[in-house]
Amino acid sequence: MASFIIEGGHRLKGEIVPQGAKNEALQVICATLLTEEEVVIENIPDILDVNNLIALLKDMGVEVRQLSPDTYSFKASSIDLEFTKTEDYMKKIAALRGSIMIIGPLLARFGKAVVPRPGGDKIGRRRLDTHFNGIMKLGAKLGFDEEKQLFSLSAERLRGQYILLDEASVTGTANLLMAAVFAEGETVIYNAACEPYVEQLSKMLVGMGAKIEGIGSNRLIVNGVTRLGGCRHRLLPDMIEVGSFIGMAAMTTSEVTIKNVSVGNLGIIPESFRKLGITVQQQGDDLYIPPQESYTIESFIDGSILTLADAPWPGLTPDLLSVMLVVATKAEGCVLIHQKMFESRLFFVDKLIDMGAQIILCDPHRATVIGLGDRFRLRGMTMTSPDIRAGISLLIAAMSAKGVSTIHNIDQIDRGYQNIDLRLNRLGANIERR
Ligand SMILES: CC(=O)N[C@H]1[C@@H](OP(=O)(O)OP(=O)(O)OC[C@H]2O[C@@H](n3ccc(=O)[nH]c3=O)[C@H](O)[C@@H]2O)O[C@H](CO)[C@@H](O)[C@@H]1O
Ligand SMILES: C=C(OP(=O)(O)O)C(=O)O
Repeated sequence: MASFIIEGGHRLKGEIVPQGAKNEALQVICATLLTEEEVVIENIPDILDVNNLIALLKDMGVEVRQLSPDTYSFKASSIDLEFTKTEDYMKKIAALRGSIMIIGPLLARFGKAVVPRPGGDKIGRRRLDTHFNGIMKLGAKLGFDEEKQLFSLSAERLRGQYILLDEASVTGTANLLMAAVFAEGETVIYNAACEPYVEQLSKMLVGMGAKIEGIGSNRLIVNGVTRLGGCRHRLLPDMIEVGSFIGMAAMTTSEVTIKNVSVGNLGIIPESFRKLGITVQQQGDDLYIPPQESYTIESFIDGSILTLADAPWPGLTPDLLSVMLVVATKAEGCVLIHQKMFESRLFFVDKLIDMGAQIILCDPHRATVIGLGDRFRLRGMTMTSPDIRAGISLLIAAMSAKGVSTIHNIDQIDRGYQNIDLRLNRLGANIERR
């Protein structure tokens, strides 16, 4: 498996354009299965997770054409459901989490779907109850083959229902929404996830002919239709990549402009970095991060130590807490990072501690970071990337460190960040892929 060799201490300077959003891409690519007509999607990132999903759809019989480097046409006029019984299908589903979102469309259009446990980050338990409970409420039968660890769903017809989700699951909401578009009558999905990813999916489905109200809220109302047509859709910039670049700029004392970020869709992300003391200036739809020799973590109004915690959208996304944690190691002051959703996402702090950072892992969900300001610089090290966001965070740490670092298992970074070495080297980083 490939590695990055990083020479730390180089400042970055210039402009960077964020890729299209990974998590939106995974949803809307699955949604192309809902119609036999052509769907064109623009701004698709060239990353492992997305390429694996596209390859899976091709194997299922979807005609896929790459119209330009980031624009693809999908035509799911004939689907080979036999393929979903093969070992190859099982292996490909297991490569990424987003693949779970093919069950909603398959069930809606063909009345059946099988899926093994999906892959994705190993960041703790990631149950699928929200998906299956919702889909069963619409009238599907669920089977589970213990030996093969295979879920199967079937339904003669789906019927609209009131569904109150037990948690605002992102992929769960997307799956239910796609299952509900053909369900007879009205489906209400309450406590729906309302990340921009889901909003974008809803808009695309409406563009295809679906009837959805409450878009962008946590109460989605779907009125079933009998067919969907083609459409053209453009992905938003990847807000997690935008956040990663903010953190990277601050940590490496760099001057970076992040272009065309779609500020209105970043929610609380810029403000959360500002709480760490980082200057984030909005210039039109760009974010300008000036070079900052030092930055100081704010306290709460009553003087107590700041906590950054994830919460369902519009709260702070859990996918940026690892980056924020790394960035805090170089700040002046103290912060408690509380990763509520995932229970194994903070273990990578061991590597930062070895690099010299002052962090106390209080329990699997909470870490206290004591920022050392410019009194200490992390030292380069050899490490392995456990998951996508820990991976980018370790890359940021290595870029700011004294000396050379090696990060193994960079597939984890390539899952979600397009040509990250080349794009950062263009700004002045020194990252070699080996
Ligand atoms: C492909 C994709 O889109 N992946 C994203 C999606 O994963 P995914 O859709 O798999 O994550 P879910 O939203 O289902 O949540 C994952 C886990 O978080 C916990 N949970 C979830 C919601 C909640 O309000 N409280 C709570 O505790 C649950 O234990 C759940 O199992 O959403 C996650 C949460 O934003 C992100 O980290 C992932 O990047
Ligand atoms: C957890 C993530 O991805 P996935 O859900 O695909 O594992 C992520 O993007 O941070």
